[in-house]
Amino acid sequence: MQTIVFAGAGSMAEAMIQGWVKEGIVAPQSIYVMNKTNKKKLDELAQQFGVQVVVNSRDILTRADCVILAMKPKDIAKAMVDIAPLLGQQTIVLSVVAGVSIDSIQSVLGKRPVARVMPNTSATIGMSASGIAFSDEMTNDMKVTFKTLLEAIGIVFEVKEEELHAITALSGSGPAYLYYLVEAFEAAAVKHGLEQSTVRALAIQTIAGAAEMLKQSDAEPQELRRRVTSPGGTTAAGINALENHHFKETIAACIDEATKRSRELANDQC
Ligand SMILES: NC(=O)C1=CN([C@@H]2O[C@H](COP(=O)(O)OP(=O)(O)OC[C@H]3O[C@@H](n4cnc5c(N)ncnc54)[C@H](O)[C@@H]3O)[C@@H](O)[C@H]2O)C=CC1
Ligand SMILES: O=C(O)[C@@H]1CCC=N1
Repeated sequence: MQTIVFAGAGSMAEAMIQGWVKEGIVAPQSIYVMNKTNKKKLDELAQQFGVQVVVNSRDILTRADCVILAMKPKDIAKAMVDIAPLLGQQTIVLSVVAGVSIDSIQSVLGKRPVARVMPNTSATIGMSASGIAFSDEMTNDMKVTFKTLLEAIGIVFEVKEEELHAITALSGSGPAYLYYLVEAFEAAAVKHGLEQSTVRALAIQTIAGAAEMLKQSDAEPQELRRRVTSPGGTTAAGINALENHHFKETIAACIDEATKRSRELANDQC
């Protein structure tokens, strides 16, 4: 693709740009960025990655191969009305906006090919876990192109559009839950006299090591947990405390509420 325009260039756009440019998947000269506010961010992206700041949106949007909608859900309705008359006939739309359906995008931008992606910010280091759903207008070749773009920044699963709500709750928002877990580990462990920097390093390596074990081993999570848990030992005591504090119910509530919020965002746009 020769011309890719990010309409909305914040955290998620930055993560994708960084992944693509670092991996050499998209030439920075092919990437254009525009924002409603935060012009400073555009200059930073241009300086850091060599991407182009949009000066004349009419000119760029008309010849864009792909426009990536990457603004907050509250901003998408106005943004689409503004860009609709400027898009070229050939322009494909990719949206990373949580909860906004292909139907509502096509109702404003026309019945053109649309891909909805739910990546996460680990795209920055090529470790995104993404879901993608396509509109009926998308050809197989275009699907392959988009999957290749997404694979350059992590793993990607093609799913039904409806499934993106739960994917948003799980892996779109997921990095935040794990950062929150590290915050909680730190707050708890420093109380036992450890240096915060030591706790941070141990927590990160513990999470990374467990994630790698899950990837490399054939064993189920339950079996890996069993191997850590000596009868009457410390892990059993810790797990017992998690059970007493309704850990599984807490996680279920987290995923339920985030999924529900994704559906609400979809309904807000109708
Ligand atoms: N941050 C994350 O972890 C993830 C975010 N997303 C989705 O990505 C989208 C963007 O999120 P962030 O990057 O975190 O937001 P952000 O607030 O960092 O960036 C959004 C940018 O969009 C710009 N914008 C607003 N209205 C615009 C318009 N009419 N035209 C052009 N630009 C406009 C704003 O100026 C802002 O710089 C959201 O819809 C979110 O649901 C999806 C997956 C993960
Ligand atoms: O919080 C949000 O709405 C977005 C979607 C997934 C991650 N951040």
